[in-house]
Amino acid sequence: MVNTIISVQDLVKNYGSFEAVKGISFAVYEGEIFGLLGPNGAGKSTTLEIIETLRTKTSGSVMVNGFDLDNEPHEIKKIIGVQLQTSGFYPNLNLVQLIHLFAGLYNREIDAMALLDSVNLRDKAKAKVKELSGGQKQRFSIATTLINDPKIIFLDEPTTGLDPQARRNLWDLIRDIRSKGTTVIITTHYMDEAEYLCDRVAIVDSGKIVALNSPDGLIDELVATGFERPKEVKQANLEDVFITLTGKSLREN
Ligand SMILES: Nc1ncnc2c1ncn2[C@@H]1O[C@H](COP(=O)(O)OP(=O)(O)OP(=O)(O)O)[C@@H](O)[C@H]1O
Repeated sequence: MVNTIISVQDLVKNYGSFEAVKGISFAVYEGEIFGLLGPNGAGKSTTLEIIETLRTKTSGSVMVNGFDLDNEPHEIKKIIGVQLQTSGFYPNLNLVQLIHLFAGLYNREIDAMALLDSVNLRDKAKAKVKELSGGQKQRFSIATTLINDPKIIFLDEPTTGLDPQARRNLWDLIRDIRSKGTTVIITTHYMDEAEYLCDRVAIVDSGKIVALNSPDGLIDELVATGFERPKEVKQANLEDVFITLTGKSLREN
């Protein structure tokens, strides 16, 4: 039995006369990794930020865990974790101090070292965010989404700019978070990321959902139309070469 944890109906967002989101509807199931996939400017971040209560909508309805966005945004805030851009972290605090700061805002007790352990950053506990590598920064910002023990976390392009090892490591981390029962919504414009991570994806283009299914289901739908991919002549690609030569382990530590 699938439970719907987020339901979006006819969501519209206009910026002045520009329609960024043009009446989209979708449901996210409890415990899944749901992807919003689309090119730059498709409206992914706008949609996410509306659900996160951080941006106003023009019209439509949004329900999160049974709470109506219009009436109970504070209840929604309590059960979600939102990934902040790492540039937004207070610069003079180290990682442990930042975690305690956030925990205080949420009125929560937290074992900061255990949280850092869960994202493989224990040895950076005393470091400041600016001293971290790109992958470490992303892992830290994902850790901060978990501080209030949320039912749902939102990740906006979490692997942009990372090397292949760091991306795969982050994918494992995201799957690990989901395996503990947390629902994950992710935006990405990387197809391999969506294919590897997402149970279902909505493909968004110019403010509309043009397809919604599991990655496999979407591929089957395309093949059923008679689409045929030009035959791959090689048994590996350049990323396989790179990963085989440089290994799968993280380099940044
Ligand atoms: N505050 C704003 N004022 C006016 N237009 C905006 C504003 N925020 C976003 N837009 C426009 O709305 C459209 C959708 O933007 P959005 O950031 O949601 O896209 P996106 O799919 O997340 O793209 P990206 O992959 O580049 O992050 C874009 O054309 C963008 O220029």
